[in-house]
Amino acid sequence: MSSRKSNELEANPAPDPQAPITRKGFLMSLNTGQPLAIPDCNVYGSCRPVAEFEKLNRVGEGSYGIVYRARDTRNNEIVALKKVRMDQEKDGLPVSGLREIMILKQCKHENIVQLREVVVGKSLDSIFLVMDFCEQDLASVLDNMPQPFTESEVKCITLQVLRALKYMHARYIIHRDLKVSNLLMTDKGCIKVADFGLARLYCNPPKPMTPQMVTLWYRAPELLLGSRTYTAAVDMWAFGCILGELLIGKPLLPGNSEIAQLDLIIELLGAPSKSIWPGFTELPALQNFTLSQQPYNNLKSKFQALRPAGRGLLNLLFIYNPSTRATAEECLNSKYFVEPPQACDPRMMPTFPQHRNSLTTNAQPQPPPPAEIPISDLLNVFIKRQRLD
Ligand SMILES: Nc1ncnc2c1ncn2[C@@H]1O[C@H](COP(=O)(O)OP(=O)(O)OP(=O)(O)O)[C@@H](O)[C@H]1O
Repeated sequence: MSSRKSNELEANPAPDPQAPITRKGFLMSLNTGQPLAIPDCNVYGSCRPVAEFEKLNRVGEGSYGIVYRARDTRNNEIVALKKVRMDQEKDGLPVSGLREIMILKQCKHENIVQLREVVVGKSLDSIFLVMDFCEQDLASVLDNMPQPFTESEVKCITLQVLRALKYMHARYIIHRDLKVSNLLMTDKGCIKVADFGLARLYCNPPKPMTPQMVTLWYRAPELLLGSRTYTAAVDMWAFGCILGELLIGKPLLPGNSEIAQLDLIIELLGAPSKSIWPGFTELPALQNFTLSQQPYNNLKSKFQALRPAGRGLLNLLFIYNPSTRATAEECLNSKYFVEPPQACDPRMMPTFPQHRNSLTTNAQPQPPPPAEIPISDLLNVFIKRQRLD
């Protein structure tokens, strides 16, 4: 049971439908920098209050928000409710929350978690993302499995992730935080890429972006070496780490510092050089590290049971030079997915929902119809105040 303090959903008083609601004190005027008074609810459109959702249980907590399993009292549907963390913010939504909302609004794909709507807490100082609920994430599935996935299960998962990546990359969206805990799975074995808090749009040719992205174990060498002009290839490296992790049932490159991460990469793949990675010697952070000169590619001994097509795919994903690393589309056409064993039917995927969904119901009185504020108005004000990188 969570404390009342953390329980925004329970703490929200039901709004009085008769009262003209003027919500003040959070949005800031772009002209004056003063808090912006929000006009009466009927002037604005469609953001529902979070009080309309009944919290069932907490399913996850990450660096940027707490995620609840909740019931939408309007239609009884079970949804995921992600509370955007506001701790450090003095004047508006945190950039991660904004990015997640803006990018998820653009994505409609079976293998990307769907943002249904954004709802607000009682004084607009808390924002919640309402998403389709997925019964589990791959990190907890992996933690609870007695043995690694079979190869046909791995293919089933990775094909779905690749379809999501192909869709995102075609729209110039880089996820920048792909890892097993950000891959959700429904009870029908459908994989959904989640957590777009670090995602952003990129352009061609790439413009500078911050290199301190992506959880260390999944971080591409160009990021570890400080490149600021990276591309969707960083997601493909992370995807390679995920493929390896699914095959061996444990993290492939679990470094505990940037140099340890680079060492593990070199131990597995051999040292990079100017000849295989043009521009490598100019990477900004290279001078901070003394890289091992281990010359051998050890993928074959690490993945002994894997046939050549599988190893070939991993090798393409672990190409040091980001501009020649495999794209999602190229991976989808890989022989690996054609040769047996074929990908299994998603409905045959193993599931362990009991690990996350201990049902603690907190039935709340049904709230009256919501005060409505459209997401576009919230965003317009916030967006202009935020530096997006
Ligand atoms: N739509 C969803 N359905 C079910 N569970 C979810 C959903 N979205 C997120 N979760 C759970 O909540 C956890 C944290 O969510 P998320 O990764 O979006 O938060 P975060 O704060 O951005 O995390 P991180 O620290 O990884 O950046 C996930 O690992 C997952 O277990």
